[in-house]
Formats: sequence, structure tokens, C-alpha cells
Amino acid sequence: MNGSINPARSEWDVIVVGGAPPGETISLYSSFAGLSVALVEQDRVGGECLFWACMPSKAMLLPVHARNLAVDLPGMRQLVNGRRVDADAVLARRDEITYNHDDKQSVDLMLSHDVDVLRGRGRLVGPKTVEVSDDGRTREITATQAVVLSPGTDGALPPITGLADARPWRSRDVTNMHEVPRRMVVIGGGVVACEAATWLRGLGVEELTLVFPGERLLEMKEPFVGELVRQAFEADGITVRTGTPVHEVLREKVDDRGIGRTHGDEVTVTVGDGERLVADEVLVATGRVPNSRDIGLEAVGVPTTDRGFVEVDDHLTVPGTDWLYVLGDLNGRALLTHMGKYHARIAGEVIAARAAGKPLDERPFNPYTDQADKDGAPQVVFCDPEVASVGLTEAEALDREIPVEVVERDFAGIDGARLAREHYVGRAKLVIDNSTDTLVGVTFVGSGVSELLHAATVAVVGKVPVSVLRHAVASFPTISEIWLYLLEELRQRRAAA
Ligand SMILES: Cc1cc2nc3c(=O)[nH]c(=O)nc-3n(C[C@H](O)[C@H](O)[C@H](O)COP(=O)(O)OP(=O)(O)OC[C@H]3O[C@@H](n4cnc5c(N)ncnc54)[C@H](O)[C@@H]3O)c2cc1C
Ligand SMILES: NC(=O)c1ccc[n+]([C@@H]2O[C@H](COP(=O)([O-])OP(=O)(O)OC[C@H]3O[C@@H](n4cnc5c(N)ncnc54)[C@H](O)[C@@H]3O)[C@@H](O)[C@H]2O)c1
Repeated sequence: MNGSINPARSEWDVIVVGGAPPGETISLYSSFAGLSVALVEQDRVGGECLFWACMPSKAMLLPVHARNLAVDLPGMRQLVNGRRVDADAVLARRDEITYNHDDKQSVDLMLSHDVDVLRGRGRLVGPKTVEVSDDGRTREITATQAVVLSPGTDGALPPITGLADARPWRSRDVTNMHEVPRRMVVIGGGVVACEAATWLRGLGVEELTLVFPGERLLEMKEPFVGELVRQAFEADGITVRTGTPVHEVLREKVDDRGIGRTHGDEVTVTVGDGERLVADEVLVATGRVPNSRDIGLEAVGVPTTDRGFVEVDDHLTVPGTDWLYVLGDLNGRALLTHMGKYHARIAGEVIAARAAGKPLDERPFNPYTDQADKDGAPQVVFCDPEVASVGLTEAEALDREIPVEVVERDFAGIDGARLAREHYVGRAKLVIDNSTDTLVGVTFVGSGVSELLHAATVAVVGKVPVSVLRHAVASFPTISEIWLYLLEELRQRRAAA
């Protein structure tokens, strides 16, 4: 291994602040381009995604999905016999998946590719200059080519009376829970709330209520999404309280025993017209706040948006500079790991080109320009049923004044779905731009639809005409045959018009 942390060294070609997958990816890209790289990480290389977010949550969700599928399949149902998953075994595997919070694997990967890893908190103190503080010691380092920021986000804490004092669970507690409370209230109805509800119920929470002021779950998706997820949650014994504001949270005895353990005695959550919900723990899942404070943006005159994000151009570069890049959640384009890694690949190409004095190619689908965020990022919400979507919803397409045609149908009657489980519940929708006859948005809800999404992403990003899609034949008997049914419905409707 050639990578090293030489305390006397103070200059690299590229300095990256924040070591989650976007920061790791750009470090590797820059190193592969022959540039020297210092990756500054204040905690663990691997970031929120590996240790506190995507990976631990999915490690708990997949067994819950498998169990829910089994109870819907005769032959398997009898084996499960009403039991839920073995929570201890699931939590133990979750800890293995997150390497028991040891980042050796990630650090070794960086070092093996000549990326120097500097432990400490990074902060811009001037153009191309970063101060790294660790345990009271500081050192100033400079970059010859680029500084890349990817410090991520933190969970929001809304100004609800008593909430902060009650020491509620945040996303890190629920993804790293060590005990399963009997009764829980989840504040929020978005992505974190829906995924967490699925594993909390699956792992054995007996009384579970989701409460939030919005009209429906997963409100940013097509309207049928929230309705189907709600029906499934209610069928599984989860209470969903839409249109219900949360007024106050009260916990008389707070005893914070650490991440993932209950933070005291029971909690009372006052909602709606004064109704009181009593639980053993309360989870806040009301969005994210960017980590843009105290990273020195003011030292280089870079503003943030009202919500604290940092705007970048399509080369992921802060406007007015040719050396400062912002990746991942902090640029506010799409708060998703795969999009942050995509940003890193784009910015990695840009940094290498600029370092070599090469002009940036302006042709469509060039390697230097973020194209995917404009078309709409793909996302899977791993609740049960899964929600997989890419591109625009019908409402978003209409907002952009796209002449829209839609086709929407249930999975009912599709042999692949009938085989997959006894009571398959699912629905799909295509949003078509009539002026080009290409798809601008696709949404699926149902069991196993996460694996249908990439085909939809290829169709949307590649602007594949509907006439061509008709020749992309889905195999029988898979649930992918939903494509056939949607396209046939469209054909018949158009023929009848
Ligand atoms: C519960 C949950 C589940 C999720 N599941 C998914 C999923 O399944 N799929 C998906 O695509 N996305 C998921 N996300 C979103 C995903 O976690 C984020 O989009 C992704 O982690 C963003 O990467 P990032 O680099 O912007 O920041 P982060 O992952 O937040 O990492 C930032 C890193 O920077 C470090 N850092 C911060 N400030 C400094 C500083 N000043 N100096 C040095 N280091 C610093 C931090 O310690 C951290 O390691 C989930 C989020 C949550 C909360
Ligand atoms: N599988 C995935 O891709 C995945 C999984 C988890 C998180 N994420 C990412 O993390 C981000 C954050 O997720 P999130 O669920 O925290 O945010 P979100 O924006 O998805 O949902 C926030 C929810 O909180 C509710 N809310 C807001 N203020 C409230 C208040 N004062 N009281 C009660 N409810 C309130 C909103 O109505 C909404 O239902 C998402 O944007 C997503 O991209 C992705």
C-alpha cells in the first residue's frame, strides 16, 4: 500500500471533505486520473450511508420483505405460522453489514488506491485552502486543483413544543436500534418514516402510529402511491394519521441510554384536536438539514439557499469558481446515494479534464455534465409494497408544460404477479411526452418492483420512443410483463381515438 498520512505534507492536487460514497468515489476517480488526493473525514469513511442510513436500514428491511412474501405464499405460510422475523438475528446481521461501525475496510480501499485519509473536521479558510481540526490540533492544507465538499445532511428537528427536550429517536437511532420498543409514534410520512414503519412493525413493534400534517404518505410521488402504501400499512396493523399536526411532545423522565436504545420513560405526543398518543419511543422523520454551517463557505464568499443547500452548475462546480465542487446531499439536487456517486463521477471527469487543460465537451451525454438530475433521479422506497419511480410525476410534467399522456393500471391479471404471491397488490403508471412520444416518468408500486426500475430509467434517460419500447419484449411469466400490458392499453386507446 502506497497511501500514507504524512503529518508534514500540506499540499495535494485534490482535497475532498466528507467520506461517504460520493466522497469516496471522487477520491478514487481523481487518484485514477493521476492526481494526488487527501480525503478529510471527521468520523468514519463510509459516511451516513454505510453506517447510519441506507445499509443498516436495508439490512433490516430485506428479511421483513422475505417474511411478508412468505406469509402470502401457500407452502411457505405454514412454515412461518404467523411468526414475525427473529429480531435478534436480523439486528446481528445488520451489525455485520455495517462492519460493526469499523471503517477499516473503507480506509484500506482508499489507501490501496493512493488516497490519503486525514481524520478531522475540514473547513474552508480561503480559496483552495482547508483547515483540518482533530482533537484540538489543527493543520492547514492546500489543493493545487480542486476542493470537493460532500458533508451531507443531518435529520431535521421541527419546532414542536417539547420535542427536543424529549430526546426523540432520530434516523440514526432507528437504523441502529438495539431494542424494539413495544409502542412507537413516528412523526412524518415521507421516505424515512415509511421505510422505518416497515421494519419497526416487522421486527415486532406492536402499536405503531405514523402522524403528520400532509394529505398522504410519500406525497412527492404519484397520488396512488401513498394510497396503496397506506392500505398495506393498515392491513399490517399500522395506524396512519394523515392531515394531523403534531403540537407537543412530553417525556417526564428522560434517560438517554445511547443510540438505538429508548431515551427514557413513555412519551406523550399531542396531535390534531388535542388527542394524546402514548408510546415507549417517538421517532422524528421530517426531512434533512444540509451540513453547510461551519464548513467555511463564508470564507470564500459562497452563499447557501434558504434551506441551506449550495447551488452548483451542471459540472457540479460552484458558480464563479473553477476549483470548488459540491456533491451529494449538500447540493440539494437529489438526496440519494446513487445520485451523489453519479455527481462524483461527473465531477471526477471535470477535475481531471481541467487539470490536464482539456476543454469540457458540450455534446449531449458528454461525461462532464449532470444530465440525470434534470430528467429525474430514480428512487426506490423499500417499504412494503416497494415504490420505484424515475423521472417526473404527471403533475411535475404538467408544471413544465409538457403535453402529457398517461397510462396507468394494476398488476392484476399479470401471470408473473399472480405467481409471485397470492394477493399481489401493485400499480404502475407511464407519463408520456406526446410531442416526442417518449417516457418522461414511470412509477411502480408492488412487491419486487425495485428490480423493474432500471429498465424504466434506461427508457427515460435514453428517450426511447414508445414505438421502439413495443419491441422490447418482457419475459413470461415475470412481473416485467406490466410493460406489455401498459403499452397494449396505450395502443388500444390510441387506436380507438
Ligand atoms: C435512514 C436513511 C436511509 C437512507 N436510505 C437510502 C437508500 O436506500 N438509498 C439511497 O440512495 N439513499 C438513501 N438515503 C440517503 C443517503 O444516505 C444520502 O443521500 C447519502 O448518504 C448522501 O451522501 P453525502 O456524501 O452527501 O453525505 P453523508 O452520507 O451524510 O456523509 C457525509 C460525510 O461527511 C462527513 N463530514 C461532514 N462534515 C464534515 C467536515 N466538516 N469535515 C470532515 N468530514 C465531514 C460525515 O462524517 C460523513 O461521513 C438514506 C438516508 C437516510 C437518513
Ligand atoms: N430508499 C431511499 O432512497 C431513501 C431512504 C431514506 C431516505 N432517503 C432520502 O432521505 C431524505 C429525507 O427523508 P425524510 O423521510 O426525512 O424526508 P421527506 O421529505 O421524505 O419526508 C418528510 C415528512 O415529514 C413530514 N413533516 C415535515 N414537517 C413536519 C412536522 N413539523 N410535523 C410532522 N410531520 C412533518 C412531511 O409531511 C413528510 O411526510 C429523502 O429526501 C430521501 O431522498 C432515501
